[in-house]
Amino acid sequence: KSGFDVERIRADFPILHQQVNGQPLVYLDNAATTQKPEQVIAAISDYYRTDNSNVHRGAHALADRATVKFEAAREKVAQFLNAPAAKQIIWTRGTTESINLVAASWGKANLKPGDRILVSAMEHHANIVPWQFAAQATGATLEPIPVDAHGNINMLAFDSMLDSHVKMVAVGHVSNAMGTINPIEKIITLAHAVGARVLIDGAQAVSHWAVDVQKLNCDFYVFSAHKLFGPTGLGVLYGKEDLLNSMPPYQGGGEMIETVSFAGTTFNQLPYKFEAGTPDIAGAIGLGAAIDYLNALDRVAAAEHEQALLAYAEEKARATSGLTLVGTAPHKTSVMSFLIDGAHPADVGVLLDKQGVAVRTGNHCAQPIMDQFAIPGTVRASFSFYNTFAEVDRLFAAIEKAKTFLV
Ligand SMILES: Cc1ncc(COP(=O)(O)O)c(CN[C@@H]2CONC2=O)c1O
Repeated sequence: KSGFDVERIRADFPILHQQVNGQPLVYLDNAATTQKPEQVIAAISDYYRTDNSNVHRGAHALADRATVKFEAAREKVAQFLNAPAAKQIIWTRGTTESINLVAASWGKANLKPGDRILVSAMEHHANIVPWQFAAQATGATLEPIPVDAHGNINMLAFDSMLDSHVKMVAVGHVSNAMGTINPIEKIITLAHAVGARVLIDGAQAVSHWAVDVQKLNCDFYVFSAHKLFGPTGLGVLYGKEDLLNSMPPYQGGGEMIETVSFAGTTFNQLPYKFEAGTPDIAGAIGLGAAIDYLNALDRVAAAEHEQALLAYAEEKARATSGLTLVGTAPHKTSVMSFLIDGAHPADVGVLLDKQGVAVRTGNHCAQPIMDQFAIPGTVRASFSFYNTFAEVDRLFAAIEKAKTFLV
């Protein structure tokens, strides 16, 4: 049992206090999206209630207030990632767009036939398909780094794949399907040793612990606000300054230009070169409020509480007949994927939902690793610091009841 004051924390999250199908909601789908504290909800509604205006170049009080809040949010993200400067934080629509931006902009400017891109076999589709597009567009090739039956990257295989033709290594900090925490420090060191750049998909890592991009020395780090107790539709791309400056713009329009003429157009400086059009101002302010909320939290205690929930859940899983865990790496975040023998994951998910327990079922946008495991998908329970041991008990009571319908 952890000393983390979950009940006080839960009071900050209004959505948790509702009934679903006649039972108190047990929300265990945090890897899909996290819930939002009142402080984030208020920051977004207050912005629209009081400060809403378009940003930059504005010549009035609301525009100034909106711009100050918008850029303060960028500064908060820079501090959250320990980035050297806020101009290295690019706003996107989410992890998916952040990776598409790098694959399209850096990819097209730097990849040529014979070059190789490596991604792990357990990646989310957002960290596979954009690289397939870049490979198709440039003649480069995309190759999967093998993953073992526990859901660990095979580091010996990875090391043997590396040579001077490898130009990009793109891997998840944490697997969304299985919770595996990948050894990205080692991966970055090995990749840099052959001259490759490294993009780290941090979508499933940032909600669990502090990330230091300078210490990691990764070339790009990406995540979504909605994975970090912030709003959907907003993402972050961190990049090394020289790399971002060397990359061509991703989308054209206002904000990303210096001058436009039919004789030619010049582009804006970082970060605006990559931020065409009116940005998600409220979303950025909401993410800033989420980071403020996390900074006021004892994040080490929160992570210890999540790990205690995972250990408790996996202990109960191993004592549950007919249940098979999927993803048994030694180092995991609080994600527990499993199967009930003889039952399709989707059926299990429906039966859990009928009992007020929210989990995610299916391939979790990670079809290659599901194919490798020869399973149609999993039932995935994912815990955050606002979940409780009693909710783990509710999950397993619901599983036991579901089993009576399934076998
Ligand atoms: C590791 C990882 N990468 C990229 C993404 C894509 O993020 P956006 O959708 O915000 O662009 C996700 C989303 N996770 C999915 C979403 O639902 N369930 C999941 O596990 C993810 O977990």
